[in-house]
Amino acid sequence: MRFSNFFFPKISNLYFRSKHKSSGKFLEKVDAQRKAKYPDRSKLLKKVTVLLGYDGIDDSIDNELCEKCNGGKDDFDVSLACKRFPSISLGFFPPVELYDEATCSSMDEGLLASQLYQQFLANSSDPKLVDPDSLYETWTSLCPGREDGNSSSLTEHMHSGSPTLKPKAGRNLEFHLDEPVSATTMLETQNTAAPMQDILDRSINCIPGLTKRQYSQLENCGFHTLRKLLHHYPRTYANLQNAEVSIDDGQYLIFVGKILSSRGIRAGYSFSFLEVVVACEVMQNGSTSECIVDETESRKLRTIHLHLKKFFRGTRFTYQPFLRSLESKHKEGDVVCISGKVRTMRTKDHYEMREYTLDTLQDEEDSSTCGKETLYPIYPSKGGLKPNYLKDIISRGLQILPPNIDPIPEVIREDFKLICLRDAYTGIHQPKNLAEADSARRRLIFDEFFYLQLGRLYQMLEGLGTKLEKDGLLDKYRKPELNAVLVEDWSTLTKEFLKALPYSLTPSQLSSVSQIIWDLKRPVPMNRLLQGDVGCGKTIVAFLACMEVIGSGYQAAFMVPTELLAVQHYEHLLKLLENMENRQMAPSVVLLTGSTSSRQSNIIREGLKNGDISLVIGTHSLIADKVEFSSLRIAVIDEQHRFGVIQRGLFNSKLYFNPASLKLESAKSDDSSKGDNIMAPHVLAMSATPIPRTLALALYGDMSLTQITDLPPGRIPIETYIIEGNEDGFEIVYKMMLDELDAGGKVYLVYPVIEQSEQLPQLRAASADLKTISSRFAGYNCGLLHGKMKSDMKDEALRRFRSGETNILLSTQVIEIGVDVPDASMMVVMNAERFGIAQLHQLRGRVGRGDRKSKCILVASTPSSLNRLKVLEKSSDGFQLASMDLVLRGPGDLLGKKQSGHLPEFPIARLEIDGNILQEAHLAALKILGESHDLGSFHSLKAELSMRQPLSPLGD
Ligand SMILES: Nc1ncnc2c1ncn2[C@@H]1O[C@H](COP(=O)(O)OP(=O)(O)OP(=O)(O)O)[C@@H](O)[C@H]1O
Repeated sequence: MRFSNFFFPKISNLYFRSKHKSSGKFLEKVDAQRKAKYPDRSKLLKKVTVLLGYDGIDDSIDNELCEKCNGGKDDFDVSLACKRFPSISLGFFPPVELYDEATCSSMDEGLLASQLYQQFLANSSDPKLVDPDSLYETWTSLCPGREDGNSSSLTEHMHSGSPTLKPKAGRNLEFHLDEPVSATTMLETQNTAAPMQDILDRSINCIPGLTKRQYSQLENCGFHTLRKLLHHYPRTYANLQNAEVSIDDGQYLIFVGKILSSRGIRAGYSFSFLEVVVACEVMQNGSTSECIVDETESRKLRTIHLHLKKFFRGTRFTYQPFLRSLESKHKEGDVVCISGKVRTMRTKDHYEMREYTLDTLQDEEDSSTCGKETLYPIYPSKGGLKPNYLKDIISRGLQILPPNIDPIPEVIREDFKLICLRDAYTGIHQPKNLAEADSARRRLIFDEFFYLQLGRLYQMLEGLGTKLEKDGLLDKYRKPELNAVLVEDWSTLTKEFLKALPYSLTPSQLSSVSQIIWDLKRPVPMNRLLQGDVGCGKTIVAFLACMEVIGSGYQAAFMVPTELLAVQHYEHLLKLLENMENRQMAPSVVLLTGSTSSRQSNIIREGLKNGDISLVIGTHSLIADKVEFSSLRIAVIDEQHRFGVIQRGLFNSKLYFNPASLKLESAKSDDSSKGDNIMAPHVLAMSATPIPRTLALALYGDMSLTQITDLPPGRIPIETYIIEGNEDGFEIVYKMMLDELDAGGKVYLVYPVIEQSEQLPQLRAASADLKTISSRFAGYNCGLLHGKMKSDMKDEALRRFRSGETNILLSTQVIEIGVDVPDASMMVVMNAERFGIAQLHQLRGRVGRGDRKSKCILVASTPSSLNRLKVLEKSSDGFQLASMDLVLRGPGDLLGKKQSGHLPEFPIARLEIDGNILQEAHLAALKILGESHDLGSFHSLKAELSMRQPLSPLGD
């Protein structure tokens, strides 16, 4: 209550007129403690009302209102009182709050509200007494913080002169407008204000009839615009037909029924559960809808009881208030739609559901609309907003959509058989049947992919100079068959290096190098992704690309995610260079990592700056500000998903800047470099996790893709075994290990964790197992390798394993990427079910890299996980396994946390099944940009593109 507006003049009057001691004391008290606690304040309020001669609070309000409405005036000069009590002020100063909702008990609040509401109804019958301002003021001040939409709608409505107000039963006072503001009128005004398409990006406030409170609730939950609201898609659709089938154990079904009871039960010291019983009417087993005739219908239906159970462990969940609050969420008599997994119970027609989603339907009518022919959209709740509430607001939003909001030209829609955008929104939110929902979904998925592709291609075209180049790029995407440079035309250095290799390239490797060299000779920076199955020999392809640019007088940088890998590549390359016939030609190669001493780093940086060094292999250190290149021409990024786009892009800042200082100027053998001395370096990214083409397109839509499809000759397929990790199982595993070691092999033992943890005692840990394994295999040396070790320790562990000083290497997933020990011949993965299929394939690729027959044993901790792992027994094709993983676990799990972080968000599309739509969207984007490189002829598309902001590169 606004003390300043209501009581203050009264009390001051009393105090100053009669020098009343109590009122003086009261004023002093309020003056001193502006924020008294609620009990004190309620006492004060009571005292004041009595002091003022009223019977109670309601009496005082009543009289006050009457006085106001009758034009009663108090001629007392309040400025006098204000001087005496400075903190009690009138006018625009903050009010002295007598009630504070946070501490005010809900009972009292409800009581006050209903009292006030009664007052209002009584007073509003007399037109003279209707003073909206004072009523609104009094209501909101009695319930501070409740200046909600309902009250506002009340005021607005009263101001608008419409008298029809409908109170809704309930604890809080709610007013509902009988007739919302006409949607058409709203639309008309909006239409004149802005182009139709803009409506999607208008504030949510444009939805007619939205109260202030609803508006702020929606805003708080992120629904700032109509677009945001319409993109809140249904999670699923309930279809009553589902409940008509016979109910079997383990089926996922949807029911509509009435809540009979809801009980929160404490079942033990730290165990409780919630049981909601719902009665549903379903068909008798075996009945079909055709056999229902009106009269017999009731006989054909039977009532079943669903027992929905949720379990809670922990003492804090056993407290009565918690259990009561759980119970109260489900009210007896509520009509609900439940979907989930059914389990039969012993009692006939009783079923238990432990995994379920429950949505309260607005009323009984709703349950009939989710009947046979209609789909009932079920929304996920968001930020505390209930699904049904969202459903209602969304359907209001749909009403104001004009037909012409589609930025995609009609010709493209026809070509790709797409429905228009407005129909898509209606179809997804209010489908008449599944086919309609399906074509709506297809259109919306198309949009998600289309703008992503359009954005990326648009950005790439912007980076190019002439129209010819732009057309060339688009052509390249349209006809992905690639141009290649024959070996004869490779630089002399590359050819010399090729000769020094101890093996010949596989056909796939050869064509990859030729394609890459073709790109390197063009004046446009290459952006290529090289992928292939584990151990297919990508590294050598990248080395050859580096040799090509070095042979043309430039520098190359090779960035890898770990020091372990950097050292391995560095040593590997040095060995290959040593084999070169003409050693004079060998370029200068250095290693730069975090462990490089600062003295050495300075020398290396100097060498890179003045062009003395031609190739640097290293980790993130390569992109440090201090590292400058004289003529960087290619950046190879191994395991590129481990780097962010920004890190990849940082190479672009290391532009080729000083051609005059080129040490190998004379070595220039082609003219590709002329006039392009400010060109960004070519980027060759490598990915060891083979990913399906769709996913690659979504992840790296702006990259050309090269795939190595064959393996080096002579590889003997790895034998894979899936074994259950019980006592017998481990005996078998240890026996196989011993046989392998006795035969001169080397064994990797891979663990999911480094240290044993109390939370997950079933997981075997690398450190903890070192002792056990060492004593079990007493005649052999064991080593340990994990991510927490210092880098020199890691290098040492790997070196010892490579050289044969250790025979068994206990390790974590650190070896998953890139580690190449060709004579390692056995891998045992503990708790294998903890790893993804693609990850296990990647791990398995650490063995079988030489000419020795290798084995991989996957030890599963539970029998249930054996089946999932069986696919690895059957297939050794990384691409096939990745596709399977994509379908089974989705892109997030397939790619791992870091890489999937680069995946753009697709609210409705699922890459695992919507790959063909992605291809179509890609083609559509090419078609549009082919017509107009800068989207100049497609203003609406350009506007839409900027609204969707797909220009953030690769989604991160
Ligand atoms: N054409 C070839 N013939 C024979 N051996 C080859 C050939 N190409 C590469 N290799 C050898 O195969 C092994 C694996 O090569 P590399 O490390 O380049 O594979 P990768 O594709 O990078 O695999 P991963 O992704 O698993 O690291 C290396 O020991 C390499 O020397």
